[in-house]
Amino acid sequence: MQASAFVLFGATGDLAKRKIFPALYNLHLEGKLPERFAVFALGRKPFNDELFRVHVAESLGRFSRKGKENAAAIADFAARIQYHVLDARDPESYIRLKHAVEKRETELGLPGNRLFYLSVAPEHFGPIAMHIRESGLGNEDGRTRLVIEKPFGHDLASARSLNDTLGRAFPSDDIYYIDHYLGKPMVQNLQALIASNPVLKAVLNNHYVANVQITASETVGVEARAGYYDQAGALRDMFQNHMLQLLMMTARHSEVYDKRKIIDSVYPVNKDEAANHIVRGRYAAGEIEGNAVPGYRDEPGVDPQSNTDTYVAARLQLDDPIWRGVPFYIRTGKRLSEKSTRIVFVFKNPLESHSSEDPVRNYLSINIQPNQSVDFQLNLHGLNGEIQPVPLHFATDAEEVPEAYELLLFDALHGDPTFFAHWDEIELSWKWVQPILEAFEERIVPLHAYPAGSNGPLAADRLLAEQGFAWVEHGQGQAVEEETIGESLAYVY
Ligand SMILES: NC(=O)C1=CN([C@@H]2O[C@H](COP(=O)(O)OP(=O)(O)OC[C@H]3O[C@@H](n4cnc5c(N)ncnc54)[C@H](OP(=O)(O)O)[C@@H]3O)[C@@H](O)[C@H]2O)C=CC1
Ligand SMILES: O=C1O[C@H](COP(=O)(O)O)[C@@H](O)[C@H](O)[C@H]1O
Repeated sequence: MQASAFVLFGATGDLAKRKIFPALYNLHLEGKLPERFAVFALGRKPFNDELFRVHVAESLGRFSRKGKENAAAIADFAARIQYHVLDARDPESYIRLKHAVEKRETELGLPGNRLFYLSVAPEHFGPIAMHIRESGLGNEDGRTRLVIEKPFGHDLASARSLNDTLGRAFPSDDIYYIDHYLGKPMVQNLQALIASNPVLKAVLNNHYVANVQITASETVGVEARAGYYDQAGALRDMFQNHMLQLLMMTARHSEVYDKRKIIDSVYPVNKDEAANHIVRGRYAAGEIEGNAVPGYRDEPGVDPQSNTDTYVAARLQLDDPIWRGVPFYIRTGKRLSEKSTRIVFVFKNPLESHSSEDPVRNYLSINIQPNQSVDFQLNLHGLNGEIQPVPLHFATDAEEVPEAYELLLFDALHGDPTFFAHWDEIELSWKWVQPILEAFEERIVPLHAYPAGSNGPLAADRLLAEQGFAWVEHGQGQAVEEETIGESLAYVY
């Protein structure tokens, strides 16, 4: 790998602490960073190098996947980091930073390759990119790249405007949009898994598959991110990016491998018909792992009158030769019964029964997290002649699974954009989501409440039951009853 400088805006923030530094440290431990490598950590907080290295060491002790107690390795890694106070809005700061970077590059004999990672709030993305360009920090000598964190815009128009701004500062090929779900090893291996198993390749199509279910459920609530989340909601926070990327990764196949073509093939849902295809929810008070937790509106920092969604389920159809006629059900939400991300292919019922009362008998579940595994549920005939579902479970050694950020940072340093979100996909995703956003804003789609610890609103079960299907659940979730409150909002407890 080429020697380079890694310039991290937002180095004092939550993401840097929990993900970025641990990922870099694990690459360091595995000898996957260049021999000559300098990290410039930037923030407004008044750290110096020494204090910041202590801060990083503490973060690694808490969040690193391995080497938590390896003091020598931590010290070795921390020595590669310099901290610089920088206010992203101050053009002079960039000139000072440029001089510091050049000085260090000369000391280490670095050729001027610079990777700029923006782990800051989105309002800073455009201005920072422009300051990098105008200050000369994005130099012409080496290879420069810009990695940006989500959210990429708040809607279609703002995403386009952000992309235009970034495009004025960096060539589009050098802009890497991180979607960390694309860094999850099982997601990266999905197509290889299918391609290397002819038995799977043969049946994953509309001849045999009745429906596909993509779930990303979380037990955590809004945590300390209310300021951001209350403006975003589940549709922007998870659905527009991670969930639609999972859809693209799942539905691509040997004839149509280009993810852009997959997202482009999804039939649009108009604002006025959104309520027929989309379910919107918000968690109410409930219990998670035996502990009482508040409802979303009572979370610190959330507007008590908030109408933000914490759950979205959707039914999508693709105009694609392999998947035409197969509904894709996608759901994501916070404060649900379990942490689980999985893709389930439910096979057609050989008995031709379409009753949702029937148990799902034959499915393939590709489990992305918390543990990578594959479940295959088959039908066996018992001695009494009844069909019994028999699960087969295949799992890998969880300790050996790298974190998404390790794989993505390694690729970005190598200049490999394969597992990054590409602008065309982001734009097409926003295009699909835009009418839904408007339907949410105009309250055309009702906001259902679900108790924390449940499997989400009952309306999401009805979305499948309408077509004779049911979600494949792993967790138990609490039972819920239905009632309606308010004029325009249907709440389900
Ligand atoms: N945290 C997470 O789990 C995830 C975060 N993201 C995205 O990552 C990005 C960072 O998130 P997160 O770490 O949680 O945010 P935090 O609020 O924890 O950190 C923000 C960082 O930005 C810095 N910052 C703020 N204003 C300025 C400024 N004017 N000049 C220079 N630096 C500034 C802060 O530095 P200081 O305090 O020193 O001023 C801090 O380092 C966001 O875009 C977020 O959407 C994406 C996925 C998950
Ligand atoms: O991007 C985000 O992802 C996390 C969930 O990530 P995971 O890797 O733990 O599944 C989510 O909690 C957060 O709200 C969202 O911004």
